[in-house]
Amino acid sequence: MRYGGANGVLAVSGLDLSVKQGEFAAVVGPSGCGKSTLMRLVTGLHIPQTGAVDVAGTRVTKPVSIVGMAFQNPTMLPWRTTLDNILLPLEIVEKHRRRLRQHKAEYVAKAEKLLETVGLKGFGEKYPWQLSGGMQQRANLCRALIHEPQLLMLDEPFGALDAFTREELWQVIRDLHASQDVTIILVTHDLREAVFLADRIFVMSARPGRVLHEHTITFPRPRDLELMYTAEFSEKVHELRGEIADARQAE
Ligand SMILES: Nc1ncnc2c1ncn2[C@@H]1O[C@H](COP(=O)(O)OP(=O)(O)OP(=O)(O)O)[C@@H](O)[C@H]1O
Repeated sequence: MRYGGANGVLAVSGLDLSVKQGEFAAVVGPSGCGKSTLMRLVTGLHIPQTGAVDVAGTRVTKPVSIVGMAFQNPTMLPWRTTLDNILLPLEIVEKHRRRLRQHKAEYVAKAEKLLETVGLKGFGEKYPWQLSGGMQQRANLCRALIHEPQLLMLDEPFGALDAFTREELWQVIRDLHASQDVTIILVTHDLREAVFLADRIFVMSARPGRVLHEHTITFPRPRDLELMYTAEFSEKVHELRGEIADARQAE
């Protein structure tokens, strides 16, 4: 995938990976290696000049509607309540719009259930600016999940949060993954986050990005935060760190 025409930036090249249905995959790598580009390719926001992307057995040729997305900065509309922000994707996608009009109460109940799942029960009527950063990110996850996506793409969703809030949200994501039957691809710089959450971790090279290493993470689920203080966990994080340091050197 090259940006800006034939002489533009080659962001990723020879990038080959596949994620199984229901799996939790994490993608890590040096800064600027093309992790966000990978996300845009999978969601159909960019179409590669060469190669192909398949999601749920279908070739990606346009933005994919079975995908939910959450990014680092939750872009909530300040004039809408949290609940109305969560319902927003349903108003945008034509096929949901009609159903939303006819079955509004059903969708509101679903949004409220999701809010409860992420620990925000009763906050639906608050405006985003009345919520803390961590709470906004929780609501953002609800918005990404409201249309029951088969695939959830998370691009550095916790990067802007303090360490404690981040750990809380790791548990929220862990539980969502266990309960929602959704495939997740998480892009992150945080190696502990990747090892705590993922079933498989892909390590990318420096730009143009491709997959250098693949790790299967076998810690049993449900995983507890205490896992992060075990020698096995530290060893895995250390190993990943070494691989990324080598990839940066090779730049
Ligand atoms: N729209 C664009 N036009 C031109 N170049 C771009 C564009 N988007 C990204 N790039 C370039 O492509 C490369 C990969 O960018 P990308 O954002 O995918 O990397 P990343 O791994 O997500 O970065 P980071 O780790 O810093 O978040 C970078 O060199 C970047 O400058």
